Amino acid sequence: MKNRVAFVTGAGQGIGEAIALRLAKDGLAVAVADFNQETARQVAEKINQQGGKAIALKVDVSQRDQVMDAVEEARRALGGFDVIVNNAGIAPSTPIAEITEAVVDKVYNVNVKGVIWGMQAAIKAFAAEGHGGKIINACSQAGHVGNPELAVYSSSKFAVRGLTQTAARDLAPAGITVNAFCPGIVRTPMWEEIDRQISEAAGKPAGYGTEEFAKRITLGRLSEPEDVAACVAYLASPDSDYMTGQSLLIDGGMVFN
Ligand SMILES: NC(=O)C1=CN([C@@H]2O[C@H](COP(=O)(O)OP(=O)(O)OC[C@H]3O[C@@H](n4cnc5c(N)ncnc54)[C@H](O)[C@@H]3O)[C@@H](O)[C@H]2O)C=CC1
Ligand SMILES: CC(=O)C(C)=O
Repeated sequence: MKNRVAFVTGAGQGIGEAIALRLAKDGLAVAVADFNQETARQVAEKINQQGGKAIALKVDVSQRDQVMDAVEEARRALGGFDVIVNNAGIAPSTPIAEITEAVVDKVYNVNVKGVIWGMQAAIKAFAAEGHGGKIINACSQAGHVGNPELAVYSSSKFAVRGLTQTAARDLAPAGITVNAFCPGIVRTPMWEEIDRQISEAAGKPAGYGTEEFAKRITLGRLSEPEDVAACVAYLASPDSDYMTGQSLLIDGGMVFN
């Protein structure tokens, strides 16, 4: 039987890497897409060495043409198109009084426009294959509650939640479901940098930011990228066929709403 095909952005490290590895383990052929060509290549190589099927693609998700071209290349190279995971994101610290136009543009170009371009590319690819599919967007607990020092990032994730709900309604007639995953603190290079910035701003040693956030986690531990990948694996599987428009909180209870 033909493999289902997934395209994962920001898959060169962190959560995206874990998602790519997990979907490959679940039998999907995976396009490992990242701004960083070298890390994307390494992840694709790991999947192929483990007996899966993967290709690496260099793409800047903020550039619409690059996203459209990369998705089309993946569809042709892997022989189909079933799932897109719009995972790439950036999270610079942005205290309100220090927000610049440049940082707003940078964050929104990746976190918001990147999701819109990914959804558009997926719609085209699903149509070319003559069936619906699954769109999965990276949101965050920060898309449910405003996070201190992260106004631009947090608002971009609120936007992702809105886009996910709206796209779910628009695309249901085409057989496309649209959902998002909303982690809390995940042990990745992104979180390490946020911790460093929070700790530095408070005049405390590295690790302080993590301790402060971790106090609010019901399950009493930070999440690992694999915890998030397990949720995404469900959203990518037929088990979630009746779910759409949802932004699933998987943060172990930092936010309940
Ligand atoms: N780490 C955390 O605590 C949380 C992360 N998230 C979200 O999960 C997603 C993944 O986060 P992490 O793995 O932690 O981040 P990370 O910073 O560790 O990895 C992000 C990956 O995206 C790639 N990337 C960045 N800009 C790109 C662009 N313009 N085009 C293509 N690729 C690009 C990077 O090269 C990197 O490989 C993000 O959307 C983030 O906002 C959500 C909640 C918590
Ligand atoms: C970076 C992020 O989305 C967090 C800490 O929820």
